[in-house]
Amino acid sequence: MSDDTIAIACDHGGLDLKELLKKDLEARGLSVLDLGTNGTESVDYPDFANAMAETVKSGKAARGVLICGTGIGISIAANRHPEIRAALVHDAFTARMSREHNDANVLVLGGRTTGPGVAQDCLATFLDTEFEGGRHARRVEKMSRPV
Ligand SMILES: O=C(CO)[C@H](O)[C@H](O)COP(=O)(O)O
Repeated sequence: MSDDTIAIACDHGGLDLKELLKKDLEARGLSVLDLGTNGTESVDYPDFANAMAETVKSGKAARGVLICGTGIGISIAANRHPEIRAALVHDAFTARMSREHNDANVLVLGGRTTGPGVAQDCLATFLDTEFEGGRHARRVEKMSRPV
């Protein structure tokens, strides 16, 4: 598992934001695994959420970023995989909480709902914030159990 590798994927509603955030990731010296989509044609967000889940499960990347129009569908799809804790965030506060309290391993953003500057803040906060553990570890462990 490489902490220096981060996967990123989107549907057509998140393409512009993906390209912007890729540059931020590369500027940090991270190795970026781009799982698509790479064009403006209409695609189905569950396909990209599933590709992200497989990438994280296989250890090719420890963390990921997913983007669709609102972030809602792609987070629902990603969270069907027990290994994924995908957090749809809207600002730096929710991005920070997603790491400190939820140990999120996938950041989710809406390309049609979150502006580029706020999205860049969310990404930076997600990358720079550690999981707090403690009482939160107990809750994360409960979320990992089969239902
Ligand atoms: O946000 C999304 C899912 O939550 C999708 O990006 C959105 O539903 C795509 O819509 P359209 O096919 O009309 O571009």
